[in-house]
Amino acid sequence: MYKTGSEGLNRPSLPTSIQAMLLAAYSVLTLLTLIRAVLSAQYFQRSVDLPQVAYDFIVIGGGTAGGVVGSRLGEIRDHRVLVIEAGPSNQDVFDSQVPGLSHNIGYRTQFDWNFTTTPQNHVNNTILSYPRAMILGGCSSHNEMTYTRGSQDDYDRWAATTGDDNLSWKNILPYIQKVEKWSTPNDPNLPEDDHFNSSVHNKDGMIGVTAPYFPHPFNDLLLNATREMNDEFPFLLDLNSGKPIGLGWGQASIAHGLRSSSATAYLAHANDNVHILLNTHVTRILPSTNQSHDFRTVEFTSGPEATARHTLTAEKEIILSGGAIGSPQLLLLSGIGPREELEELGIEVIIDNPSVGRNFSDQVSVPVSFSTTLPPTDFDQMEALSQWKLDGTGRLALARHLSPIGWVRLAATSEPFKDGSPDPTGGQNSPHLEFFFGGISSLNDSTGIGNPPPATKITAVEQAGVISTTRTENNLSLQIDVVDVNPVSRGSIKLSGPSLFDPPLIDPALLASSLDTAILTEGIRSLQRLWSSSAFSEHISGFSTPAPLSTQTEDIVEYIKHASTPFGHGVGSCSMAPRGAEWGVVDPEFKVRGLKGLRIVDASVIPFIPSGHTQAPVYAIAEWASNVIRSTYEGL
Ligand SMILES: Cc1cc2nc3c(=O)[nH]c(=O)nc-3n(C[C@H](O)[C@H](O)[C@H](O)COP(=O)(O)OP(=O)(O)OC[C@H]3O[C@@H](n4cnc5c(N)ncnc54)[C@H](O)[C@@H]3O)c2cc1C
Repeated sequence: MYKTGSEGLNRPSLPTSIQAMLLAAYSVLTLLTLIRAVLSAQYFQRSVDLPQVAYDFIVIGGGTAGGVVGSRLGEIRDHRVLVIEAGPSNQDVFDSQVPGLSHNIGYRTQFDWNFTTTPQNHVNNTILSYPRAMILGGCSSHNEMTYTRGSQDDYDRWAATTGDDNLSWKNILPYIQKVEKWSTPNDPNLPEDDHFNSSVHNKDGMIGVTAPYFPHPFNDLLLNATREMNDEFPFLLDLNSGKPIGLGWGQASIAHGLRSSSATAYLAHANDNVHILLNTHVTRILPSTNQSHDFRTVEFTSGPEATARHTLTAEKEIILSGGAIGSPQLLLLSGIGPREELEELGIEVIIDNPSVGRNFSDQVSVPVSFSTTLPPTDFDQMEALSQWKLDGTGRLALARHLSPIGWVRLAATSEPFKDGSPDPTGGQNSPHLEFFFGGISSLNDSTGIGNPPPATKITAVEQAGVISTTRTENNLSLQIDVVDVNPVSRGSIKLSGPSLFDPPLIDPALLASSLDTAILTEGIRSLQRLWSSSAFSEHISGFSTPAPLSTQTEDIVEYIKHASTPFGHGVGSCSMAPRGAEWGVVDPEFKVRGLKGLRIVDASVIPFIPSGHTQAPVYAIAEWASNVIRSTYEGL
């Protein structure tokens, strides 16, 4: 951990009285810190260590949403709250603290569930990895920290679909704000002026958010291009204003050079009536009495090898926060889901609900690279680590190599909509596409330039070029993910067997709708137009990946069909529906349809994927849901 104190500074000595005052203040502070530690949430490695068996609320999954709900419910001192997390604590995982090291834990590690998709029919039958965190804080402890609220249309569409105006942009905004604690970047040489609009941010919330950046000529060229091609690429001062269209600066869940997550910002500050049980897998949710639909009992175990199963019953409620994969998986294992599917696996059907695990959607990302003469963004990791340890600045204090992000809304007259296809977004304030600028490097991604990936098994991480295998000197390329942020395709989460340890069948149904392919094709064309601006034309030329791709539409489509990957923003698999609806999994109070005692709060309840990255919307709805749950019990 870097030090922030003034050790080693050669200062003149202070008068004794002042020294005594400082010493007294220091002692009081130390005492307060100690009291705070004693009164904070308590962490347990094994269930046998729990000091009690009676809990009012049991939260399944100490992830992004679960961390918020657990700590907010614990603000009522009388509430005894237990958060059960399959993974270990984030506290000893160094790579989860250093923003620039997130790739070390995000993919195929002990902190990942190591899921894969089913063969993707429209992506050459490819099986892709589908990372999901298994660590306290969930994906907020291992993700890439990009912080985007989505567009106001996303929330308004959600409110209209569920018939609950509480979810509209205007009503959810206070909860979005409640999450956020705007923080100034550590490095005084990188002022954030003109990088965000302070009037749309809050300084008093929980999750640290900044607009950290790395000075690079690409930034200025991009700003020049926004002036030159303002119609297609307007400058976007703040991507969190509710209308994310244009090119501007990224924002990240980073404060003072450290990752800010639901584990660091919420759970670590929760009251001592919040108990956190780590390394524990919930295997099923059970009725608390025979033949009842009152689901307040959890069955759990210490891991795949353990045979023993234990149970605990919540006196008030269970809140399922297992994420877009884990939550439908647990419902299905508990007999809540499509009858035929459950019966095939020999699972007793308790509630026949065909919506469980359906409506799953994820954004589709296509990695593309362009030859460039701009300087590389590569850096010396060891030097950067020393810098970070010294004062929390430098390249490892940043989540990304290039700081801007682009969002493009296609015109209604553009190619994808010429056949009359309806607009898949929530409205005029929403983009169809994101340009996620990666970096500039001479490291080839492992797809190999001009070398198509094998059609059978390839991981998203390899496809996206995160793992680099070969170095081609003098062949610098600018790497970008072109992302279809409002996909039409809908997939599913199903079980492959009756146990939690049978890997779930994750099918994002990438490109099942041809409109998604058409939007991505237009996205690549749009990027080509950006590079043809006079700002960029000298610096960026044709594709380096895919190569030797011509600019023919059919070649681009072919490339999309073999390079697409899920963007890691899955939602909708336990979708919210209006009260009393015949479809959907939860109602607007997050209660599971047909049951008592069980709510779901996480990405799985979001019916339409937000136009951006998903952590900020998940935090916001977890804040709102905590309010809904608390108001049920406050005053009783
Ligand atoms: C690699 C990666 C990078 C990403 N980058 C970004 C980004 O830069 N910006 C952004 O906004 N979004 C990003 N996302 C997406 C975003 O982080 C997630 O959408 C969001 O955090 C999901 O929150 P959640 O609460 O729904 O689920 P999670 O945060 O995944 O929490 C679910 C928790 O439940 C636990 N759990 C599940 N099942 C069980 C069980 N049976 N028993 C016990 N515990 C269980 C899990 O271990 C996990 O901790 C990224 C996602 C990934 C995978």
